[in-house]
Amino acid sequence: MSYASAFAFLREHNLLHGVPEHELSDTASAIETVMFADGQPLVVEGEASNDCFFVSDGKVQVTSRNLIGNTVLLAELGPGSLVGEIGLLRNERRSARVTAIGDVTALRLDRPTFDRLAVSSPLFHESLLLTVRIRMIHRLLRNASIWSAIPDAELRGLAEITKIKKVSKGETIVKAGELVEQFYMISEGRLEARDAKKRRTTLLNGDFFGETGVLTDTSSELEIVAAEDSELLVMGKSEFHYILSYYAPVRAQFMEILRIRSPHLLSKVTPDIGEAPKADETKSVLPKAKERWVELLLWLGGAFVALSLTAMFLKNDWLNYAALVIGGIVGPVTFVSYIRSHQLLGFGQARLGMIFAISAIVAVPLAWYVEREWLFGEGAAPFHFGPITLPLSISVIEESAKLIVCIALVRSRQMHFLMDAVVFGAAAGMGFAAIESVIYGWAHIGDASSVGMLSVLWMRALLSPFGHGTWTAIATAGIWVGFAALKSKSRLWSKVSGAIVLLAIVIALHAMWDYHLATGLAKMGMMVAVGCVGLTLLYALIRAGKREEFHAFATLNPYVQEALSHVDPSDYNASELHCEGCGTVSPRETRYCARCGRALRIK
Ligand SMILES: Nc1ncnc2c1ncn2[C@@H]1O[C@@H]2COP(=O)(O)O[C@H]2[C@H]1O
Repeated sequence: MSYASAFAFLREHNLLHGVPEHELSDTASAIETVMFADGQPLVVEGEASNDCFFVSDGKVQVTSRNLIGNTVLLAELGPGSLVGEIGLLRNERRSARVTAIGDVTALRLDRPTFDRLAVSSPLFHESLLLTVRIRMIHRLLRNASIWSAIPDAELRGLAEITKIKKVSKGETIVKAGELVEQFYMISEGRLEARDAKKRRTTLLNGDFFGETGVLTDTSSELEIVAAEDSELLVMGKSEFHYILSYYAPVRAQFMEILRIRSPHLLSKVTPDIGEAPKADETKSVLPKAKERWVELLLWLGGAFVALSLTAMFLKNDWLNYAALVIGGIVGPVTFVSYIRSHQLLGFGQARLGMIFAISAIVAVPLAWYVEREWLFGEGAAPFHFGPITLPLSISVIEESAKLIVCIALVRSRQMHFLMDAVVFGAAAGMGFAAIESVIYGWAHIGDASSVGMLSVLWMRALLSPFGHGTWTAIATAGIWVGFAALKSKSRLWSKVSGAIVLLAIVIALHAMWDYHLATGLAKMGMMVAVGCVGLTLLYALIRAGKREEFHAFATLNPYVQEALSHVDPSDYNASELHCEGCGTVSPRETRYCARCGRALRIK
C-alpha cells in the first residue's frame, strides 16, 4: 500500500480521530503492508508481542484456547479492525490467535510506532484502554464455558458490566457466615476455600464461587482466601439473576452446580429464575470410552498361556506360581475393566486397583475366618446346616465381607453416581474372586503336569463374569440406592425396599451358585440361570447408571458448536481429563467436573 493510501486509511480511522496530521504522517511512513493467505496467522497465542495490525482488506478470525485445550472463537473482524494491541499495551504475550480468513491485507505497526501514536493521542490511548479491557474480559468469559450458551453480542455487553478485582495474597474475599452479594470467577491466580471442618480446596482460573449465596440468599458456608496475588471477575447479584432468568441452559448449569455443591439448599433458590430446563442431551456428543479391557484380556490371557506352557515344559516352580497369579487375575481384571469402560465419569485406575487389592486382602480372610468359626468350627456345633442353609449362610457371610469394603466407599462424599457403586462393587467382588481362584489353583499346583491347576484357573476365569464381580456390583448398587434415599428423603420407602430387594437377590443368586445337591445337567442349568439373572440385572443397573451420569454431564457441559474457519493446528489431544478438585476422570470434552463442579484443565 502506498504512503498516500496508508495516510488516508489512518486519517479515516475512527480510533485515530484527533491525532495530529504530522503524527499520522510519521505513522503512515513507518507502516508496512503485509499480505496473508487463507489460514495464515497474523498473531499466534502465547508468542511475544512486537507489533499490531490494522486489517485493511479481508477478514480475520480471533480464537483462543480454553482450559481444556479446545479452540474457541472470540470474534471475526473485518476491514478497519485493530488486532495485536493488547500485547503491546499491556506488555504481555499474545492473548489470542488471529488468522486470515481468505486473503487479507494488513498494515503492520511496530512497537515504537504504536507507542508514539498512543502517547501523541490521549483519545486513541483512552479508547484503546476501553476496548482492551472489554476484549480481555470477553475472552475470559468466552473461554469459561459456563457462559457458552450466551450469544456473543450479549456476552460483550456482560463483559462491559463485569468488574476486574485484584486481590493480594492472604486477603479474605468471602467470610464464613457472611451474606454473599456477588458472583466471582477466577481469571488468574490461586484461592483457597475452607469449610467448617477446615477442609481446604484450591480454586484456580476458570473456577467460580459465590453462586450459592447469590442464588439462595443464605450466608456463606465457606471462607475464601487468596493463596497468592490473584485476579477475579466480579458480577453483581442482579446481573447474575438477569442472565439466569434469560438463558435457560446457563440456569440449568448453575442449578446442577447447586445440586452438586449444596443439595440441601436447592429448595431455597430465592429469585424467580424459572424452572431449570432439561438439558438437550440429544445434541451432546460423547467421546467413545477407550475399551481397554480387550487389550488387558489379550495381554493377561497371553501371559497366562505363555507362562503355563513354559512352566509345564521347564517344570519350573516359580513359573508355575507366576502362572497361578496371572491366571487368577485374568478373568477378574478383564471384567472390572469392561464394567469401567461403561463409566463416563469415573475414578482413576489406581483407586480401582486399591479396592481390588483391599477386598482380596481383607474380605477373603474375614469370610474364611467367619465361615470356619461359625459354619465348620466348634461354634457351629449347636446348629445343623442343611443343603440349603449352608450355601445361604456362606452367601451371607461372603457378601457381607465384600460389602464391608464397599460400604465405607459408598458413604464417601465423592461417590456421586450409581455407576460408582457398580464399578467399585465389581472391583471388590473381583478382588475376592481372584484370591479365591489363586487358592483353588494352589490346591492343584502339586499335580504332576499342572494340568489340574490350569483347568481350575481357566474354568474360573471363564465363569468369573457370572459370580462375585456381578453379585457385589449389584449389592453395592443396592447399598448406594439405600443411602441416597436416606440422604435425599425423596421416595424413601420405595428406594429402601428396592435396595433390600437387590441385596436379597444377590444373596439368593450366590446361594444357588453354591447349592450342591443339583448335579450334572441340573447343576449346569442352575449355574446358567444364576449367571443370566445376575448379568441381566447388572446390565439394567449399568444402563440406569449411564443415563444418570450422562444427564449430569450434559447439563453441566451443554453442547457448543463453534463456527470456526480454521482450527488451531496445535489443538490438544488427550483421551481423558483429570479433575484437580476430586481426582476423578472425565471424557476429553468435559469442561466442568460433574462431581464437584470445578473447571477442568489440561496440565
Ligand atoms: N475477546 C476478543 N475480541 C476480539 N479480539 C480479541 C479478543 N481478545 C483478543 N483479541 C485480539 O487478539 C489479539 C491477540 O494478540 P494480542 O493479545 O496482542 O491482542 C489481541 C486482540 O487484538
